[in-house]
Amino acid sequence: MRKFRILIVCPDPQGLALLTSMLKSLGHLIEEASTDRGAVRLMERSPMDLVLASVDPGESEALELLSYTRRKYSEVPVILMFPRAHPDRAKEALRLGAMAVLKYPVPAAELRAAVLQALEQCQPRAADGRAATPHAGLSSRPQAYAATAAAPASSQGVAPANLFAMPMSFASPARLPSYGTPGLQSMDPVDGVLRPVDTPAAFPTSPARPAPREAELVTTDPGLRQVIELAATLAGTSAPVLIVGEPGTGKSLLAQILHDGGGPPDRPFVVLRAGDLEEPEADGEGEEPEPAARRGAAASALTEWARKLDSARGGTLFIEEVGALPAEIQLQLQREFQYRDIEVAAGRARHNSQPGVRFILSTSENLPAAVEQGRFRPELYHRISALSLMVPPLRLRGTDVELLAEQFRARFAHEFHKDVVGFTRDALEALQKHEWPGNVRELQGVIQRAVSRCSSPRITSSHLTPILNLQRQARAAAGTSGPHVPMGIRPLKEALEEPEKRIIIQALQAFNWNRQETARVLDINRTTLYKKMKKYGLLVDEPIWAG
Ligand SMILES: Nc1ncnc2c1ncn2[C@@H]1O[C@H](COP(=O)(O)OP(=O)(O)OP(=O)(O)O)[C@@H](O)[C@H]1O
Repeated sequence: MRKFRILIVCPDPQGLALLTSMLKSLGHLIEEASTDRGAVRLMERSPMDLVLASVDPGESEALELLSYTRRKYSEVPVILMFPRAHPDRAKEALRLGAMAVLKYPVPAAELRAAVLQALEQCQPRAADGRAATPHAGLSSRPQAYAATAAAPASSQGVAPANLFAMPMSFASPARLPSYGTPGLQSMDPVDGVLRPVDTPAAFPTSPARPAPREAELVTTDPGLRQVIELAATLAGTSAPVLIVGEPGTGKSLLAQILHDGGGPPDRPFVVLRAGDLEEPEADGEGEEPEPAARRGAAASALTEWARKLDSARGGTLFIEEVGALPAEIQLQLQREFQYRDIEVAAGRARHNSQPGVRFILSTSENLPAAVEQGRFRPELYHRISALSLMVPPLRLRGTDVELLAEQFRARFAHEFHKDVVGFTRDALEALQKHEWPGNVRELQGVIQRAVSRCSSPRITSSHLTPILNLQRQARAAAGTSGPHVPMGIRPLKEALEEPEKRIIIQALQAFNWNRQETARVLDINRTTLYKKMKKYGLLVDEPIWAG
């Protein structure tokens, strides 16, 4: 019989001794550790085949050993034991790849059955002690996403179903043929109820990943690849993550990666544009809004917040441009974090309460400056910025311009039914020279227009130069020039509409029709911009004035 090496981790010496004596009769080698640090040392010294750890689910670092083991030894199964029900933590543990979460203390026969079942999954070890054929586990995700640029879409991001990512309680009996010990229970992460492992639970039994979306985050840049890998690692956690980067760099796509990797594919992913909740501002004549209008707007912002929060339960709420959240909603968000802290501190199980929400936030503005200026709550900033991912601007991403230009060329050629097969060398040079202040969104818009105008097989610099020049001019105008006041006497309001419209168009063009960024540069809120665009008939998808 092959002897396996089992690591038992338990902070309580009596518990440790008891667990060891329960498993001794199996005839395997048992190593003991009373702390995570001790466990890591033992794992570094000799490879383990199974980790069995008793942890307090109320501790903030309860899952650290699990994360470490999954990251470093993805083939090693981990069974956790919780002395009390903690559905959120159990759910998180299963997402991170725990093989099972058991109630501690667990009867000897049941513990032995669980351990034998886990060991059955073990691969024979190679001479260096690593599993010869490691299971494709959660650790394969980072490569999957980072490989996006090189691999065709159909081969990306879809980790094969693997047993270690599948909680025992949800594995079908067919996949666990010898796991027949009646009465062995695993904690259901949804309701915290202990159920026999062979009882089908009301939860997806297949860990199938979603099909790759059309918009994948494509890059060859090593810095951005690292960010994507980190995002994939953080995907399994419920910690808030702040994504920082210039407009149009791909923050939304990164948010989607953080969401997708973290659980069943049908969880909600709800987007909230913070600017959409803005309070009313002074009108064109500088008059303050009526108190009634203020109260009405504040109330509708709160209602919208509650609605989004509710629809994101059990999934993710992605708050775009978090710096634009109205003060009242900042407070609400902070409270959400405080409630969570209180629950964790009290070790309270959310038996009958609603499922939690994972927050992902993005910003293109300098949030520390917003804190300094008193526009953003410092406590909230510290809370959301503990885990920050920085997305580099396109101009610093080396060959990404070429790679993305080619991808957009292919997409738009297909969409417009045009035989545009590539770029000439001078066209590529023109693309490389441009600064891309609007980042990937700007590049996408430029290539879209170039393809639509191109009547030759390749896009040349003569297709691109006018579009790029227009981008530059429009941006310069939006940034520097003031309104051109027309001559002639007319009612003031009417006379001011013309330059206002022109400035808005210029700014929209300069920022590739990104309303958030346009509103920011014009120093108005997004609602006001939206109203003005509507008034001037600018609410169209494709700018007819462009070039
Ligand atoms: N690396 C990329 N590969 C492919 N498409 C990309 C990439 N980065 C961005 N895009 C595309 O560029 C556009 C802008 O991306 P996205 O909305 O994610 O940026 P953002 O940083 O969230 O922008 P904003 O802050 O202005 O909301 C989208 O159409 C997106 O699909």
